[in-house]
Amino acid sequence: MNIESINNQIHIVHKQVYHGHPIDPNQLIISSSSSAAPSNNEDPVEISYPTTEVVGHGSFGVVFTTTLKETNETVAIKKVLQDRRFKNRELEIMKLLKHDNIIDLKYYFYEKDNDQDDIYLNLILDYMPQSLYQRLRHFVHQRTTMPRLEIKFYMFQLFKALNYMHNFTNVCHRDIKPQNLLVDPQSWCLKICDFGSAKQLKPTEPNVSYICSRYYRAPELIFGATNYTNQIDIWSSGCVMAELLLGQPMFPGESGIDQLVEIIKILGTPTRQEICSMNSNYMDHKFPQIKAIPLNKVFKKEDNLTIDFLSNTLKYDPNERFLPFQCLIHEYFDELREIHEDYKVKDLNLFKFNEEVEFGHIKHEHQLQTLKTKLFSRGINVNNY
Ligand SMILES: Nc1ncnc2c1ncn2[C@@H]1O[C@H](COP(=O)(O)OP(=O)(O)OP(=O)(O)O)[C@@H](O)[C@H]1O
Repeated sequence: MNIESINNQIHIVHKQVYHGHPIDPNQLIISSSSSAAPSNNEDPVEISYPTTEVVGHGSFGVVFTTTLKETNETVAIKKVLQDRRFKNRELEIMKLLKHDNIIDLKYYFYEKDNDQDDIYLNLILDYMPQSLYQRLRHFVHQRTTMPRLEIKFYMFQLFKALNYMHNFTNVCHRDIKPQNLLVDPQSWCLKICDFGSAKQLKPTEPNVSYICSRYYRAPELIFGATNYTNQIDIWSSGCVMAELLLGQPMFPGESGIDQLVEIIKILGTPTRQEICSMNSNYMDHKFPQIKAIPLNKVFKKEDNLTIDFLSNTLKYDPNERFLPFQCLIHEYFDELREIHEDYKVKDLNLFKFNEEVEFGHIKHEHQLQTLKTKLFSRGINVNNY
Protein backbone atom coordinates (compact mmCIF):
# COMPACT_ATOMS: atom_id res chain seq x y z
CA MET A 1 0.00 0.00 0.00
CA ASN A 2 1.30 3.44 -0.86
CA ILE A 3 2.18 5.53 2.17
CA GLU A 4 1.96 9.17 1.13
CA SER A 5 3.04 11.19 4.09
CA ILE A 6 5.72 10.52 6.64
CA ASN A 7 3.86 12.75 9.09
CA ASN A 8 1.10 10.26 9.38
CA GLN A 9 1.28 7.51 11.89
CA ILE A 10 1.83 4.30 10.00
CA HIS A 11 0.56 1.05 11.37
CA ILE A 12 0.60 -2.49 10.15
CA VAL A 13 -2.82 -3.72 11.09
CA HIS A 14 -4.95 -6.75 10.76
CA LYS A 15 -7.82 -6.53 8.41
CA GLN A 16 -10.87 -7.82 10.17
CA VAL A 17 -11.94 -11.15 8.81
CA TYR A 18 -15.20 -12.88 9.51
CA HIS A 19 -14.69 -15.52 12.17
CA GLY A 20 -11.03 -14.54 12.46
CA HIS A 21 -8.49 -16.53 14.38
CA PRO A 22 -7.48 -15.58 17.91
CA ILE A 23 -4.14 -13.88 18.08
CA ASP A 24 -1.26 -13.63 20.47
CA PRO A 25 -0.90 -9.97 21.49
CA ASN A 26 2.80 -10.45 22.24
CA GLN A 27 3.41 -11.12 18.57
CA LEU A 28 1.68 -8.01 17.44
CA ILE A 29 3.37 -5.03 18.98
CA ILE A 30 3.80 -3.23 15.73
CA SER A 31 3.62 0.51 15.52
CA SER A 32 5.71 1.52 12.55
CA SER A 33 6.02 0.52 8.92
CA SER A 34 9.01 -1.67 9.67
CA SER A 35 9.05 -5.11 8.15
CA ALA A 36 7.86 -7.08 11.18
CA ALA A 37 5.18 -9.45 10.06
CA PRO A 38 2.85 -11.27 12.36
CA SER A 39 2.80 -15.02 12.33
CA ASN A 40 -0.82 -15.86 11.89
CA ASN A 41 -3.32 -16.46 9.16
CA GLU A 42 -4.74 -12.98 8.79
CA ASP A 43 -3.51 -10.71 6.02
CA PRO A 44 -1.74 -7.68 7.51
CA VAL A 45 -2.20 -4.37 5.70
CA GLU A 46 -0.64 -0.98 6.25
CA ILE A 47 -2.76 2.00 7.12
CA SER A 48 -1.82 5.52 8.03
CA TYR A 49 -3.84 8.36 9.40
CA PRO A 50 -3.34 12.02 10.28
CA THR A 51 -3.61 13.47 13.74
CA THR A 52 -6.81 12.36 15.34
CA GLU A 53 -9.63 14.12 17.13
CA VAL A 54 -11.10 12.74 20.37
CA VAL A 55 -14.82 11.94 20.07
CA GLY A 56 -15.42 10.03 23.23
CA HIS A 57 -13.98 9.03 26.56
CA GLY A 58 -15.02 5.83 28.19
CA SER A 59 -14.01 4.15 31.39
CA PHE A 60 -11.65 1.85 29.48
CA GLY A 61 -10.04 4.16 27.01
CA VAL A 62 -10.39 6.91 24.52
CA VAL A 63 -12.08 7.05 21.11
CA PHE A 64 -10.62 9.12 18.26
CA THR A 65 -11.90 9.81 14.79
CA THR A 66 -9.76 10.08 11.68
CA THR A 67 -9.68 9.33 7.97
CA LEU A 68 -7.52 6.52 6.69
CA LYS A 69 -5.16 7.82 4.03
CA GLU A 70 -5.21 4.70 1.91
CA THR A 71 -8.94 4.11 1.69
CA ASN A 72 -10.35 7.52 2.55
CA GLU A 73 -12.62 5.84 5.11
CA THR A 74 -13.70 7.88 8.12
CA VAL A 75 -13.22 5.66 11.11
CA ALA A 76 -13.30 5.75 14.88
CA ILE A 77 -10.31 4.33 16.75
CA LYS A 78 -10.93 2.97 20.21
CA LYS A 79 -7.69 2.63 22.15
CA VAL A 80 -7.75 0.47 25.24
CA LEU A 81 -5.05 -0.69 27.63
CA GLN A 82 -4.36 -4.36 27.04
CA ASP A 83 -3.72 -6.68 29.96
CA ARG A 84 -0.89 -8.92 28.75
CA ARG A 85 -2.23 -11.87 30.74
CA PHE A 86 -5.57 -12.11 28.91
CA LYS A 87 -7.02 -12.09 25.47
CA ASN A 88 -9.11 -9.01 24.85
CA ARG A 89 -12.72 -10.18 25.00
CA GLU A 90 -14.06 -7.08 23.22
CA LEU A 91 -11.81 -7.88 20.25
CA GLU A 92 -12.72 -11.55 20.21
CA ILE A 93 -16.45 -10.73 20.31
CA MET A 94 -16.19 -8.02 17.66
CA LYS A 95 -14.48 -10.48 15.34
CA LEU A 96 -17.55 -12.69 15.52
CA LEU A 97 -20.04 -9.97 14.67
CA LYS A 98 -21.00 -8.89 11.18
CA HIS A 99 -24.31 -7.08 10.89
CA ASP A 100 -25.59 -3.81 9.42
CA ASN A 101 -26.75 -2.65 12.83
CA ILE A 102 -23.57 -3.43 14.72
CA ILE A 103 -20.43 -1.28 14.52
CA ASP A 104 -18.01 -3.06 12.25
CA LEU A 105 -14.46 -3.80 13.32
CA LYS A 106 -12.43 -2.94 10.24
CA TYR A 107 -8.88 -3.38 11.49
CA TYR A 108 -7.01 -3.74 14.75
CA PHE A 109 -3.45 -3.43 15.95
CA TYR A 110 -1.43 -3.42 19.14
CA GLU A 111 0.90 -0.64 20.11
CA LYS A 112 3.52 -0.27 22.80
CA ASP A 113 3.69 2.82 24.93
CA ASN A 114 7.06 4.53 24.41
CA ASP A 115 7.67 5.58 28.02
CA GLN A 116 6.07 2.75 29.94
CA ASP A 117 5.81 -0.88 29.19
CA ASP A 118 2.07 -0.78 28.52
CA ILE A 119 0.42 -2.34 25.49
CA TYR A 120 -2.58 -0.73 23.87
CA LEU A 121 -5.10 -2.36 21.59
CA ASN A 122 -6.49 -0.13 18.85
CA LEU A 123 -9.85 -1.11 17.40
CA ILE A 124 -10.56 0.63 14.09
CA LEU A 125 -14.32 0.91 13.73
CA ASP A 126 -17.04 2.28 11.48
CA TYR A 127 -17.53 5.93 12.33
CA MET A 128 -21.00 7.15 13.29
CA PRO A 129 -21.75 10.84 13.85
CA GLN A 130 -23.73 10.70 17.11
CA SER A 131 -24.87 8.56 19.99
CA LEU A 132 -28.59 8.11 20.59
CA TYR A 133 -28.01 9.93 23.87
CA GLN A 134 -26.75 13.02 21.99
CA ARG A 135 -29.61 12.75 19.49
CA LEU A 136 -32.17 12.72 22.29
CA ARG A 137 -30.49 15.69 24.04
CA HIS A 138 -30.91 17.64 20.79
CA PHE A 139 -34.70 17.31 21.02
CA VAL A 140 -34.77 17.94 24.76
CA HIS A 141 -32.83 21.21 24.28
CA GLN A 142 -35.32 22.24 21.59
CA ARG A 143 -38.11 21.51 24.11
CA THR A 144 -39.62 19.06 21.73
CA THR A 145 -39.78 15.28 21.45
CA MET A 146 -38.11 12.85 19.08
CA PRO A 147 -40.43 12.07 16.15
CA ARG A 148 -42.27 8.82 16.90
CA LEU A 149 -41.33 7.45 13.47
CA GLU A 150 -37.64 8.09 14.10
CA ILE A 151 -37.92 6.20 17.41
CA LYS A 152 -39.54 3.31 15.54
CA PHE A 153 -36.70 3.20 13.02
CA TYR A 154 -34.11 3.04 15.79
CA MET A 155 -35.94 0.41 17.83
CA PHE A 156 -36.47 -1.85 14.81
CA GLN A 157 -32.76 -1.76 14.02
CA LEU A 158 -31.86 -2.38 17.66
CA PHE A 159 -34.04 -5.50 17.86
CA LYS A 160 -32.79 -6.65 14.47
CA ALA A 161 -29.23 -6.49 15.79
CA LEU A 162 -30.20 -8.26 19.03
CA ASN A 163 -31.99 -11.02 17.10
CA TYR A 164 -28.76 -11.64 15.19
CA MET A 165 -26.40 -11.29 18.14
CA HIS A 166 -28.40 -13.38 20.60
CA ASN A 167 -29.21 -16.20 18.22
CA PHE A 168 -26.47 -16.47 15.63
CA THR A 169 -23.44 -15.62 17.78
CA ASN A 170 -25.00 -16.13 21.22
CA VAL A 171 -23.49 -12.83 22.34
CA CYS A 172 -25.20 -10.81 25.05
CA HIS A 173 -24.20 -7.13 24.98
CA ARG A 174 -24.80 -6.49 28.71
CA ASP A 175 -24.57 -2.69 28.45
CA ILE A 176 -27.32 -1.49 26.13
CA LYS A 177 -27.92 2.23 26.81
CA PRO A 178 -28.37 5.35 24.64
CA GLN A 179 -24.63 6.15 24.85
CA ASN A 180 -23.80 2.77 23.28
CA LEU A 181 -26.22 3.11 20.37
CA LEU A 182 -24.72 5.19 17.59
CA VAL A 183 -26.94 6.87 15.03
CA ASP A 184 -26.88 8.93 11.90
CA PRO A 185 -29.53 11.66 12.30
CA GLN A 186 -29.81 12.01 8.52
CA SER A 187 -30.47 8.43 7.52
CA TRP A 188 -31.77 7.24 10.93
CA CYS A 189 -29.30 4.39 10.80
CA LEU A 190 -28.50 2.79 14.18
CA LYS A 191 -25.53 0.62 15.15
CA ILE A 192 -24.70 -0.93 18.52
CA CYS A 193 -21.21 -0.14 19.85
CA ASP A 194 -19.06 -0.88 22.91
CA PHE A 195 -18.74 -4.63 23.30
CA GLY A 196 -16.48 -4.13 26.33
CA SER A 197 -19.04 -5.85 28.62
CA ALA A 198 -20.34 -8.37 26.07
CA LYS A 199 -20.11 -12.10 26.63
CA GLN A 200 -21.22 -15.38 25.11
CA LEU A 201 -23.42 -16.67 27.92
CA LYS A 202 -23.51 -20.42 28.57
CA PRO A 203 -26.50 -21.81 30.48
CA THR A 204 -24.27 -23.95 32.71
CA GLU A 205 -21.83 -21.20 33.68
CA PRO A 206 -22.54 -18.36 36.15
CA ASN A 207 -21.95 -14.75 35.11
CA VAL A 208 -21.30 -11.66 37.20
CA SER A 209 -24.41 -9.68 38.03
CA TYR A 210 -22.60 -6.35 38.49
CA ILE A 211 -22.77 -5.40 34.81
CA CYS A 212 -24.92 -2.96 32.82
CA SER A 213 -25.38 0.74 33.56
CA ARG A 214 -27.72 1.45 36.44
CA TYR A 215 -30.84 2.91 34.76
CA TYR A 216 -30.88 0.09 32.21
CA ARG A 217 -30.22 -2.87 34.51
CA ALA A 218 -32.71 -5.70 34.28
CA PRO A 219 -34.33 -6.50 37.65
CA GLU A 220 -32.76 -9.99 37.76
CA LEU A 221 -29.34 -8.30 37.79
CA ILE A 222 -30.42 -6.06 40.68
CA PHE A 223 -31.53 -9.24 42.47
CA GLY A 224 -27.99 -10.52 42.01
CA ALA A 225 -28.81 -13.35 39.60
CA THR A 226 -25.81 -15.06 38.02
CA ASN A 227 -27.85 -17.34 35.74
CA TYR A 228 -29.39 -14.54 33.69
CA THR A 229 -29.92 -14.80 29.94
CA ASN A 230 -29.67 -12.65 26.81
CA GLN A 231 -33.07 -11.28 27.87
CA ILE A 232 -31.30 -8.67 30.03
CA ASP A 233 -30.62 -6.81 26.75
CA ILE A 234 -34.36 -6.73 26.00
CA TRP A 235 -35.08 -5.03 29.33
CA SER A 236 -32.34 -2.45 28.66
CA SER A 237 -33.77 -1.86 25.17
CA GLY A 238 -37.24 -1.31 26.66
CA CYS A 239 -35.68 1.28 29.01
CA VAL A 240 -34.03 2.98 26.01
CA MET A 241 -37.33 3.14 24.13
CA ALA A 242 -39.12 4.51 27.21
CA GLU A 243 -36.41 7.19 27.52
CA LEU A 244 -36.79 8.22 23.88
CA LEU A 245 -40.55 8.62 24.42
CA LEU A 246 -40.24 10.46 27.74
CA GLY A 247 -37.12 12.53 27.01
CA GLN A 248 -35.62 11.29 30.30
CA PRO A 249 -34.75 7.93 31.87
CA MET A 250 -37.78 5.90 32.93
CA PHE A 251 -36.13 4.37 36.02
CA PRO A 252 -33.56 6.93 37.27
CA GLY A 253 -32.30 5.05 40.32
CA GLU A 254 -29.87 6.95 42.53
CA SER A 255 -28.14 3.82 43.78
CA GLY A 256 -28.14 0.11 43.09
CA ILE A 257 -31.04 -0.64 45.39
CA ASP A 258 -32.91 2.58 44.59
CA GLN A 259 -32.98 1.30 41.02
CA LEU A 260 -35.31 -1.48 42.15
CA VAL A 261 -37.45 1.05 44.02
CA GLU A 262 -37.85 3.11 40.81
CA ILE A 263 -38.95 0.00 38.91
CA ILE A 264 -41.39 -1.08 41.64
CA LYS A 265 -42.90 2.43 41.72
CA ILE A 266 -44.15 1.85 38.16
CA LEU A 267 -44.40 -1.91 37.61
CA GLY A 268 -45.60 -2.59 41.17
CA THR A 269 -44.17 -5.18 43.56
CA PRO A 270 -43.17 -8.34 41.72
CA THR A 271 -45.26 -11.42 42.55
CA ARG A 272 -43.68 -14.44 44.29
CA GLN A 273 -43.54 -16.18 40.94
CA GLU A 274 -41.87 -13.21 39.25
CA ILE A 275 -39.28 -13.00 42.03
CA CYS A 276 -38.62 -16.73 41.60
CA SER A 277 -38.05 -16.20 37.87
CA MET A 278 -35.46 -13.51 38.62
CA ASN A 279 -33.68 -15.05 41.62
CA SER A 280 -35.28 -17.80 43.68
CA ASN A 281 -33.10 -16.94 46.72
CA TYR A 282 -35.27 -13.87 47.30
CA MET A 283 -38.62 -15.67 47.29
CA ASP A 284 -39.17 -15.38 51.03
CA HIS A 285 -38.08 -11.75 51.16
CA LYS A 286 -40.83 -9.32 52.21
CA PHE A 287 -41.30 -6.34 49.91
CA PRO A 288 -43.68 -3.44 50.57
CA GLN A 289 -46.78 -3.98 48.44
CA ILE A 290 -46.96 -1.31 45.73
CA LYS A 291 -49.63 -1.31 43.03
CA ALA A 292 -48.54 -1.03 39.41
CA ILE A 293 -49.27 2.18 37.49
CA PRO A 294 -50.71 1.23 34.08
CA LEU A 295 -48.23 2.23 31.38
CA ASN A 296 -50.88 4.24 29.50
CA LYS A 297 -50.93 6.57 32.55
CA VAL A 298 -47.15 6.97 32.40
CA PHE A 299 -47.12 7.42 28.62
CA LYS A 300 -50.33 9.42 28.25
CA LYS A 301 -49.74 10.53 24.66
CA GLU A 302 -48.69 7.18 23.20
CA ASP A 303 -50.99 4.88 21.25
CA ASN A 304 -52.04 1.41 22.40
CA LEU A 305 -49.58 -0.41 20.13
CA THR A 306 -46.65 1.51 21.61
CA ILE A 307 -47.84 0.78 25.16
CA ASP A 308 -48.44 -2.88 24.41
CA PHE A 309 -45.04 -3.25 22.78
CA LEU A 310 -43.20 -1.51 25.61
CA SER A 311 -44.99 -3.51 28.30
CA ASN A 312 -43.80 -6.72 26.66
CA THR A 313 -40.16 -5.64 26.91
CA LEU A 314 -40.44 -4.42 30.52
CA LYS A 315 -41.59 -7.63 32.21
CA TYR A 316 -40.10 -8.79 35.50
CA ASP A 317 -40.03 -12.42 34.33
CA PRO A 318 -37.23 -12.70 31.72
CA ASN A 319 -39.08 -15.63 30.11
CA GLU A 320 -42.18 -13.50 29.65
CA ARG A 321 -40.25 -10.69 28.00
CA PHE A 322 -40.47 -10.65 24.22
CA LEU A 323 -37.64 -12.31 22.32
CA PRO A 324 -36.06 -10.03 19.69
CA PHE A 325 -37.95 -11.66 16.80
CA GLN A 326 -41.25 -11.26 18.68
CA CYS A 327 -40.41 -7.57 18.89
CA LEU A 328 -39.78 -7.37 15.14
CA ILE A 329 -43.13 -8.91 14.22
CA HIS A 330 -45.20 -6.85 16.68
CA GLU A 331 -47.85 -4.53 15.21
CA TYR A 332 -45.95 -1.56 16.66
CA PHE A 333 -43.63 -1.91 13.64
CA ASP A 334 -46.47 -2.26 11.09
CA GLU A 335 -46.07 1.45 10.36
CA LEU A 336 -42.60 0.64 8.96
CA ARG A 337 -44.03 -2.24 6.94
CA GLU A 338 -46.64 0.14 5.53
CA ILE A 339 -44.00 2.60 4.33
CA HIS A 340 -41.63 -0.06 3.03
CA GLU A 341 -41.31 1.78 -0.29
CA ASP A 342 -39.98 4.85 1.53
CA TYR A 343 -36.35 5.65 0.61
CA LYS A 344 -35.22 5.65 4.24
CA VAL A 345 -36.59 2.14 4.80
CA LYS A 346 -35.00 0.96 1.57
CA ASP A 347 -31.64 2.64 2.12
CA LEU A 348 -31.37 1.04 5.54
CA ASN A 349 -32.39 -2.40 4.22
CA LEU A 350 -34.80 -2.62 7.14
CA PHE A 351 -36.63 -5.61 5.68
CA LYS A 352 -33.61 -7.34 4.26
CA PHE A 353 -32.77 -10.41 6.32
CA ASN A 354 -30.30 -13.21 5.78
CA GLU A 355 -32.59 -16.17 6.37
CA GLU A 356 -29.88 -18.63 7.36
CA VAL A 357 -28.14 -16.23 9.72
CA GLU A 358 -31.05 -14.30 11.18
CA PHE A 359 -33.77 -16.98 11.30
CA GLY A 360 -31.52 -20.06 11.52
CA HIS A 361 -32.46 -20.53 15.19
CA ILE A 362 -36.11 -21.07 14.32
CA LYS A 363 -36.17 -24.80 13.84
CA HIS A 364 -39.86 -25.43 13.19
CA GLU A 365 -40.96 -24.77 9.63
CA HIS A 366 -44.42 -23.71 10.80
CA GLN A 367 -43.00 -21.16 13.25
CA LEU A 368 -40.66 -19.82 10.56
CA GLN A 369 -43.53 -19.37 8.12
CA THR A 370 -45.62 -17.52 10.73
CA LEU A 371 -42.66 -15.27 11.49
CA LYS A 372 -42.05 -14.47 7.85
CA THR A 373 -45.73 -13.86 7.17
CA LYS A 374 -45.88 -11.29 9.95
CA LEU A 375 -42.46 -9.74 9.31
CA PHE A 376 -43.06 -9.26 5.61
CA SER A 377 -46.79 -8.46 5.71
CA ARG A 378 -48.34 -5.29 4.26
CA GLY A 379 -47.25 -6.08 0.72
CA ILE A 380 -43.51 -6.20 1.26
CA ASN A 381 -41.93 -7.95 -1.67
CA VAL A 382 -38.94 -9.59 -0.05
CA ASN A 383 -37.19 -10.02 -3.39
CA ASN A 384 -37.06 -6.27 -3.89
CA TYR A 385 -34.69 -5.77 -1.01
N1 LIG B 1 -17.59 3.92 16.10
C1 LIG B 1 -17.77 5.08 16.70
N2 LIG B 1 -18.08 6.19 16.01
C2 LIG B 1 -18.25 7.37 16.65
N3 LIG B 1 -18.18 7.54 17.98
C3 LIG B 1 -17.87 6.48 18.73
C4 LIG B 1 -17.64 5.20 18.13
N4 LIG B 1 -17.38 4.32 19.11
C5 LIG B 1 -17.44 5.02 20.25
N5 LIG B 1 -17.73 6.32 20.04
C6 LIG B 1 -17.90 7.38 21.06
O1 LIG B 1 -17.05 7.12 22.17
C7 LIG B 1 -17.83 6.87 23.36
C8 LIG B 1 -17.14 5.83 24.19
O2 LIG B 1 -17.01 4.61 23.43
P1 LIG B 1 -17.18 3.19 24.09
O3 LIG B 1 -18.51 3.15 24.78
O4 LIG B 1 -16.92 2.13 23.09
O5 LIG B 1 -15.98 3.25 25.15
P2 LIG B 1 -15.92 2.64 26.63
O6 LIG B 1 -14.58 3.03 27.16
O7 LIG B 1 -16.20 1.21 26.60
O8 LIG B 1 -17.08 3.43 27.34
P3 LIG B 1 -17.95 3.09 28.64
O9 LIG B 1 -17.26 3.73 29.79
O10 LIG B 1 -19.28 3.73 28.35
O11 LIG B 1 -18.06 1.60 28.76
C9 LIG B 1 -19.23 6.46 22.84
O12 LIG B 1 -20.27 6.75 23.75
C10 LIG B 1 -19.33 7.34 21.58
O13 LIG B 1 -19.71 8.65 21.93
